[in-house]
Amino acid sequence: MPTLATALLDALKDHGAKEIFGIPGDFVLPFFKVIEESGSLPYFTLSHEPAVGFAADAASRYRGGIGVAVVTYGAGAFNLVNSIAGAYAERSPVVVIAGAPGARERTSGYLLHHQVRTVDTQLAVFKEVTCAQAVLNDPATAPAEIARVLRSSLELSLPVYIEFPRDMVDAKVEPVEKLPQRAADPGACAECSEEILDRIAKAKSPVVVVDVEIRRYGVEKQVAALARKLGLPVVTTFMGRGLLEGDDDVVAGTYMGAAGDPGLSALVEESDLVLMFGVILSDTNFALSTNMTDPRRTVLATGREVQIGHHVYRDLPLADLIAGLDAHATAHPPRPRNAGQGMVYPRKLVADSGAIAPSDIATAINDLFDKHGKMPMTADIGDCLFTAMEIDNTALAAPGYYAGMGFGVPAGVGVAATGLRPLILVGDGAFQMTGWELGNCKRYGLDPIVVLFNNCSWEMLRVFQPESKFNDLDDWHFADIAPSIGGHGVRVTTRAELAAALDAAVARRGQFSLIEVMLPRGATSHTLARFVKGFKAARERMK
Ligand SMILES: Cc1ncc(Cc2c([C@H](C)O)sc(CCOP(=O)(O)OP(=O)(O)O)c2C)c(N)n1
Ligand SMILES: [Mg+2]
Repeated sequence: MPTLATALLDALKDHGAKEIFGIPGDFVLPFFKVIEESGSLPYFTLSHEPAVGFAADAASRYRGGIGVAVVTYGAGAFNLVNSIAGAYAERSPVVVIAGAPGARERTSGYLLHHQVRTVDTQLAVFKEVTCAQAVLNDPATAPAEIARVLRSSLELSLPVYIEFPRDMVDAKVEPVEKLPQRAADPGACAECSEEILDRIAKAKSPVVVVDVEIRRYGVEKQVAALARKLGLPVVTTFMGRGLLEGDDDVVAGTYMGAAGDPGLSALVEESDLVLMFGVILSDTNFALSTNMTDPRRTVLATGREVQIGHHVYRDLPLADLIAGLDAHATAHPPRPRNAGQGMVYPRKLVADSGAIAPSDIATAINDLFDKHGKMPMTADIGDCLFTAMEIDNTALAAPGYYAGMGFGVPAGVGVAATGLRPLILVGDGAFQMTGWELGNCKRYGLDPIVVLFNNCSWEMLRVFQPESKFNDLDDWHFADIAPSIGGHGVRVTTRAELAAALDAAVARRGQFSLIEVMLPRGATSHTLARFVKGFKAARERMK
């Protein structure tokens, strides 16, 4: 019989985990010992638990399976809460494994170190940011409990919580039996598919809008093939930026309402049927829109439900729906699009001695990708994320909805741990929070490229409240610090220096490259400028 620790590790692998991120502590040391000595899964320790969660989240997004975060009880687990909250909001299936006191400690009569209100406060807090929880305190039930929560994580594409008391690590248990995922009722799926196809046939200008769930449920290619078969144009949401990379024949660009390309916004807002596959109906996706929640013109397939008009099909997984639509659909030639209903991305940066503007960074990266091939990207919150909208459609992991800062660099370290080489976009404010995790790259031989937008400012706050002095940050000279934490750093102030630094970074392997781009306070990307203008107009309309 396996021990509970090895049965859990085998189950994680069985459910698609490929690596573990974590920070040990005394309540999880015995489990970490098994992680290290079993060699069952590669593991990466980082410096601060928020980064553990961001790295596991981003690795899960790029792998399309579960991410794993292992932390100690109390101080470690509570540090992790915000990044798991972000994973919940962004539908990332991260498995939290948190150490906990053993049975005898719980009844010792003492207040335990790391304990808060009660010994179970940690479980209570994680119930709010995970879809399923298990406490492994009984060898007889632990395997089934593990199977239950891991299936929930995959079916709902949401984080789950496993509490692992430290006196249970060597308990003998049965192996974990993986549970089959629950499919849709075939009749409901057929009826729903035919109803949608009937609406498409009657529509004059149907359009498909896609978002993160088509990646989480592994149906990107199937959605692109269905759009081609039905002759439908596809746009991604802000959160869904980077989806369907390479399917440029169907993807017109990213819908951003009043902040986006006017021709592309018209494609969605003037459509008489908007098919939303895997879309999170959030304010960041649609706050600058006017009619995206009108049930008469929308079909919304998300969270294992399909809403058509004013009625809902329940427990209908997205993958089953896409397969049903494909099975019932007959081919249709591409519907005509008006001129200009597609994004044009800036290229051919004038690499001169001129000062750099944020949108120049997008142009320089487009040129870099044309020269060396696209790179997977991560981005933090700030103008770097709006600038990313001006980079040709490339795989991207960013907190587009939850909008929590600190994601970009640890997420990039997580993506690098999966074996990819990411390009990380981050502002100086967000870098101050978690950028130092780059110091963990050296021992794992990771070499991400980091483009740091240094405007010495919380610029995204300044655009909404320019009168506030607290948005002024000091210049931390980040590039100078890079060598002391194992990387290469360069500060650039002209477009020519930027282009050269990007080329040099691509050629430099074996250590992270930090390109600190100096930007004037008050300068924003074209996209953020449009977003602010659209946001203010939308706020006026609501008065
Ligand atoms: C964890 C956290 N804290 C605070 C915020 C609020 C906030 C923003 C959003 C609105 O909530 S944007 C922003 C400033 C970002 O500064 P920087 O990284 O330098 O990027 P840029 O200068 O491009 O703005 C803050 C503080 C946040 N989103 N997440
Ligand atoms: Mg800034």
